[in-house]
Amino acid sequence: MKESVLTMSGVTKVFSTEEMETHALRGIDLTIYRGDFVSICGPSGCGKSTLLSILGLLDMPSSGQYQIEGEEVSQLTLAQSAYIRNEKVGFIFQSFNLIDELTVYDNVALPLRYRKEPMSEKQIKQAVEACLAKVDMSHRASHKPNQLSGGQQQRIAIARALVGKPSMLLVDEPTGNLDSINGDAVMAMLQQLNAEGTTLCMVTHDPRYADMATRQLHLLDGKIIDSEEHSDPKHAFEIPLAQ
Ligand SMILES: Nc1ncnc2c1ncn2[C@@H]1O[C@H](COP(=O)(O)OP(=O)(O)OP(=O)(O)O)[C@@H](O)[C@H]1O
Repeated sequence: MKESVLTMSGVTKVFSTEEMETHALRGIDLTIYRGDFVSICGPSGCGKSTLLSILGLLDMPSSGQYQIEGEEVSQLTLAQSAYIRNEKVGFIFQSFNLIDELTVYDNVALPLRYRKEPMSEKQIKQAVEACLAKVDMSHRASHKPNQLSGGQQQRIAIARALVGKPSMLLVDEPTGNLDSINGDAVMAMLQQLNAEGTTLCMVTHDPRYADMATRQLHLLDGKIIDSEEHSDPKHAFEIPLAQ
């Protein structure tokens, strides 16, 4: 039987200012199962980023239920949500969000240094080295992010997202700042991670990349209007990566 990683029911999000209320999400019902690769598409302003922020506990719903691995997370304090986010969610952003002052190694190690249960430097080293090897960037461990190409920086961001062994990866326009060759290489890597069992949820404007998911959600005006399963998703091109 499929095991759910997260379940949302009736999730809404209203942004209120003195002048107006914006109903960004209008009742989202969504279950993501372990091993899914879900893509979220839809026109500008339909609520994709808002949904991803709530999925990743960067923001809280206005109403509705949200459970991650059976635990209700729709009413947490900031400290509780930060703790669960660090343990269970890996993020990959369009703009990489690496820290320029830190080496590649320390960028990837960062989520582990914020663990509630402290890890030894030896455990951290093992985990960081395994993730850098996975994205083929071991030889760049002592570089700074600004010494790397965009495609290489996104691979470091993938290593950082993976290092804490999260329950899911949330991916926001991962190829938005990359040319098509590097974009295809990053998508090939994400598809490979999914083939190895990683659960992924990705926002994209690019229909070619949305087609690489096993389930495509279409959002319009804060609602899921369509959900398509793809038993045989399109495959990313296998491209030799920049070293
Ligand atoms: N902090 C905020 N305060 C007020 N309104 C907001 C806020 N964040 C988002 N919105 C509004 O909520 C709606 C959904 O925004 P959201 O950023 O989720 O859309 P999106 O689908 O990700 O758009 P895009 O593809 O352009 O990034 C929009 O109308 C937006 O203006």
